[in-house]
Amino acid sequence: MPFIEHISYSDLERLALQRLVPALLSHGFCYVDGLLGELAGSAVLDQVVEMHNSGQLQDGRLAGSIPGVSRRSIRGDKIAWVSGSERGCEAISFLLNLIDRLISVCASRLGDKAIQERSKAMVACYPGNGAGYVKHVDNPNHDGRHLTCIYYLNKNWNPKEHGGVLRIFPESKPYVVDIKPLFDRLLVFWSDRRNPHEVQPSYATRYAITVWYFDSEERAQAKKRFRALTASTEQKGCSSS
Ligand SMILES: O=C(O)CCC(=O)Nc1cc2ccccc2cn1
Ligand SMILES: [Mn+2]
Repeated sequence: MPFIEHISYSDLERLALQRLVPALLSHGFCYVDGLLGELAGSAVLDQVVEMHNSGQLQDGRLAGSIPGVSRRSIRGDKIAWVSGSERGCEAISFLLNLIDRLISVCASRLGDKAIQERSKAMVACYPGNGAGYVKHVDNPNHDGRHLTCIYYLNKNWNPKEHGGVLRIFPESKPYVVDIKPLFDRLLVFWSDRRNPHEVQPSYATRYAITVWYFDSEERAQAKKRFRALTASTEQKGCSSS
C-alpha cells in the first residue's frame, strides 16, 4: 500500500530540532499534531481496530498482583506487542519507522545518553468501560527506558464526554498537564520519575500505540542486574530444594 510520504526528511529534522528537542530539554515532554496526516493515520487506525476486532488485544499485565485489588482497577487497557513486521501491520510499521527517524535526529542532542534501541510497539485499547491507568512512572528504577513515545488514534475525541485524558504531573512543578488522546498526535516524554502520569477513566474506546526508547548504558546495566538476580534466585532455589 503506497503511502504518500507525508513528511519529508527535512520536515522531520525541523520538527525534531525546533520542536521536540527544546521542549524535552525545557519541559520534559512534547506533543506534535498531524504527524502522518489523514490518509496514513487512518491506515494505522484501521489496522489497530482490526487487531481489536479480531481479538488480538489481551488484558495488560501488572508487575505483581495485589490480593483483593482487581487488575482492571489499576490498568484497564487491552494490549498487544507488535514488531511491525506482522501481516496487517504495514501501516504500523510505517509509523514506527517515522518515529525511529524522528528520535534518531533528536538523540544526539538530548544530552549524554546514547539511544540506539527501542521496545516493540505496544498497541493499547481502553475499552470505554470507565477503565484507565492509575498514576505511575514508566521507568521508576532504571530499567533502561529513557523516552516514552505515544501515538494516539482517536477521532472526534471529546474529553468532557469521553474522559481518557492523559494527565502528566511533572516532577517539582506546581502544575499538571492534560493531554487529549487525539487522532494523529504523537506525545514524547522522559520515561523516568520526572513524568508521573495517569490515564483518566475512559468512556469511549481509546486507542494508542506506545514505544519506549532505551538508554543503551542504563539498559545494559539493568540486564546485568536482572541476570545476577535470576542466577541468585536459581541458586537459592537449588539449595532450598
Ligand atoms: O495511553 C496513555 O495515554 C498512556 C498509558 C500508559 O501510561 N501506559 C503504560 C503502559 C505500560 C505497560 C507496561 C509497563 C509500563 C507501562 C506504563 N504505562
Ligand atoms: Mn505509562
